Amino acid sequence: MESKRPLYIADADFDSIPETAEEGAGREGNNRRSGQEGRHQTSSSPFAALSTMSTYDQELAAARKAASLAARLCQKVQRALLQSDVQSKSDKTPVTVADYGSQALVSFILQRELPSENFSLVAEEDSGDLRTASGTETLRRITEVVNETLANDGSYSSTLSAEDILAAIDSGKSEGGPVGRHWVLDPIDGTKGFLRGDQYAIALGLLDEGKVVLGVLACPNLPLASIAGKEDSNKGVGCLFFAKIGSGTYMQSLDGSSPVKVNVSATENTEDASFFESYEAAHSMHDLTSSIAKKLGVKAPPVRMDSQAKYGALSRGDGAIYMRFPHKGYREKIWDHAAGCIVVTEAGGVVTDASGQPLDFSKGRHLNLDTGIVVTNQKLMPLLLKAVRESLEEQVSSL
Ligand SMILES: Nc1ncnc2c1ncn2[C@@H]1O[C@H](COP(=O)(O)O)[C@@H](O)[C@H]1OP(=O)(O)O
Ligand SMILES: [Mg+2]
Ligand SMILES: [Mg+2]
Ligand SMILES: [Mg+2]
Repeated sequence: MESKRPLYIADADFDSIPETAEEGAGREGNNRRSGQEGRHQTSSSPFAALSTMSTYDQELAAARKAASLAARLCQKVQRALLQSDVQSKSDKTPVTVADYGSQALVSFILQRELPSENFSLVAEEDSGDLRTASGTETLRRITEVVNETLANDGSYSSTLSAEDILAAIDSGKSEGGPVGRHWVLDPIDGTKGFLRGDQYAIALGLLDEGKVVLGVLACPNLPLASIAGKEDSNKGVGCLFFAKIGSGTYMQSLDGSSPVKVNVSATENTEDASFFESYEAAHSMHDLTSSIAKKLGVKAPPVRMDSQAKYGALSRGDGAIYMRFPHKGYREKIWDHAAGCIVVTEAGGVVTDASGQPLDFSKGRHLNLDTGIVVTNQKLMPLLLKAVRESLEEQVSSL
């Protein structure tokens, strides 16, 4: 099973990629940032030592390739799903095939591109159901779609057996933690969006000693151009966002256009700041976010979108705030935020829990969070956290 040249060669220095800012990357209002001053790796950067020792270029190239191919697989399954009749739309099998197929493909590609005895993957799915008698047909379909995707790409001469698929999926059982390197994968983030034909993402990050050091977000239904103020935001070939610690965030189309550097909105005015939240009311408390937005004086209605595509859209300034407040009892998983978090922070944004603490990805498969997650630029974060605090206090006192 010899490997051919990968889809993406390692970019030794992303800062040398010319910024073609007018292409693709949208900005909220006219507040474009002039650059990324002060955030790039310098001798005083806390990450300087880490970055010098290992720049993660090979890992990033492998992650971009894996997420891009997984996106192709998901696009194919989603197209078939949306063309199917109503009865098969209520059947959950297509999303299952895409979820497992995406995880198997990413796991296979990472292991082929970066052979290592210590491969560790923290991923959402496991093969339990596929190993039962009722999973046999689904496993056959997954094997078929993974092999079709690999054959169409042509980089590998391998054909995977059903057993290879099960093994690739089960490589994702790692518990992660603060020591060593761990890949973190959500093979389809935003399952509900995938089923509706709306936004979803393939989200892949790498933890090194408990910190997210790179992230890739493939968003097959997110247009390359800004969606700010647009009604229909589901067009085009889709976007790939990628970020490496100390090197900024870049975006390209999923069919491989040149990457452009992106920055979060620089707005300092909360009235101009539109905000993202989950489409699904069951995933985040819309009444709470509405109260916070009101305190901030936000004029625009919320932009409701599924998946970590919200982090991608925010990283290029399509909106300035993302708020996520799951209902009581929900435990956040690291694969739902690792890639999105570095994509936003490398674009100049800030991601914290509701009390202003950074997210800690070193605690295993879950995040230990205080109430919710908020994302915005550095200027707006203190105002956002104040409004969050006040709204949460009001919520408690009204009980
Ligand atoms: N009850 C829930 N509350 C909050 N988030 C949930 C809940 N159930 C699933 N999720 C996960 O929340 C994320 C979707 O958030 P959003 O609403 O912003 O798209 C997904 O990771 C989804 O999982 P999945 O990866 O299986 O789709
Ligand atoms: Mg998810
Ligand atoms: Mg998922
Ligand atoms: Mg799920």
